[in-house]
Amino acid sequence: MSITATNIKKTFGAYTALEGVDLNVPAGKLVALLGPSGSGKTTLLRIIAGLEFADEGSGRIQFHGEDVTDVPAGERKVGFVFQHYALFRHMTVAENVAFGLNVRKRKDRPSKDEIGDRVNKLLKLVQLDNLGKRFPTQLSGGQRQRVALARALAVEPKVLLLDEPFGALDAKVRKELRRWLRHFHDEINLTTVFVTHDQEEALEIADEVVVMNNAKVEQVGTPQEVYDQPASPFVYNFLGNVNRLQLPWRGLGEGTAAPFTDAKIAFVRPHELEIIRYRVGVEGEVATVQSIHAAGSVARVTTRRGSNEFIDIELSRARLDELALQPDDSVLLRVRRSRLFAEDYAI
Ligand SMILES: Nc1ncnc2c1ncn2[C@@H]1O[C@H](COP(=O)(O)OP(=O)(O)OP(=O)(O)O)[C@@H](O)[C@H]1O
Repeated sequence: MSITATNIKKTFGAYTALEGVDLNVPAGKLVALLGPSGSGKTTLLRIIAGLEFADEGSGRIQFHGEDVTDVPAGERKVGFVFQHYALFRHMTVAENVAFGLNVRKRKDRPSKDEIGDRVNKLLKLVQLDNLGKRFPTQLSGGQRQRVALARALAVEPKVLLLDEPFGALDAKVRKELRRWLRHFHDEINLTTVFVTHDQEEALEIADEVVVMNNAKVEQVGTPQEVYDQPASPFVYNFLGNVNRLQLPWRGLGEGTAAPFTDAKIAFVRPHELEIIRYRVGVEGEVATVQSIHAAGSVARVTTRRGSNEFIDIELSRARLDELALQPDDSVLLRVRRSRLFAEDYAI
């Protein structure tokens, strides 16, 4: 089921949390809402869920073309998982998963056996079969989040909304669980939106990334698109390391049309620069090696151009060994790919 949000505005008193946001989540996709703290991700997710409402008369929410803007949360058929697993401590894992079914009105409630069957299937799906009789305190953080996911799925939602589902877990478990989520999503193919402020998480598992900043959507694209073709300096900075090159730089900025005619800056990722040893008559911008970081499979060389412009270059260890660079060596830098932005563009 697809999700469409159109022109969503949300103010809390004088504060604007969402400024006319549009969002389109194709059916069956896994979409990340990515942005810094306070950018409006959770508010947007809650509005999609029906736990919060957009400002009077502003936007609409549609599920598969059907307007659900005024439909209460309980009737939208969404599954919701929060950062802090809100499992019921006094209930077993199986009882937690069954909860949404057990509280249904008698006429809508499946039989005890049917509920038992469904719980078993779900526990299997989240790879927690055999743990149904345990209590939440007897589980690890990652296992608890998987119970929360099974519980959200028990009521057969049409969309799944996850708010920083792995936010409270340590880095290693987080990594494992996000891979698991991707795999899990491919199995069940339920339209899923998840909120994260972790770039790596969004880039690694989402089909599409919605980058948010200051109550607005900055860019929507596949992980590769938002990483390789950032639409703004904000996206460049937020999604990885970037050099801001002062112009003039040979080959950059020539023939650029307004509004970039006067103050402009080229944004270049460290791996989009090439570094070679200085040779007379060879094209490139002259710089001096400042420091070399060779730990890991990717090496980073920091260079200085002019008196105070520092430029980072990433290259393979093999290439670094080949160049045999030393601090204070003269080098030439060449740009493989860059984008120009006005210097005063607010980040
Ligand atoms: N109920 C509320 N009352 C007042 N302000 C609120 C309320 N809910 C959210 N806000 C404000 O709206 C802004 C956006 O909040 P939101 O939780 O959507 O951001 P976020 O991008 O999810 O951030 P985080 O990653 O920190 O959760 C924040 O500045 C927040 O303080």
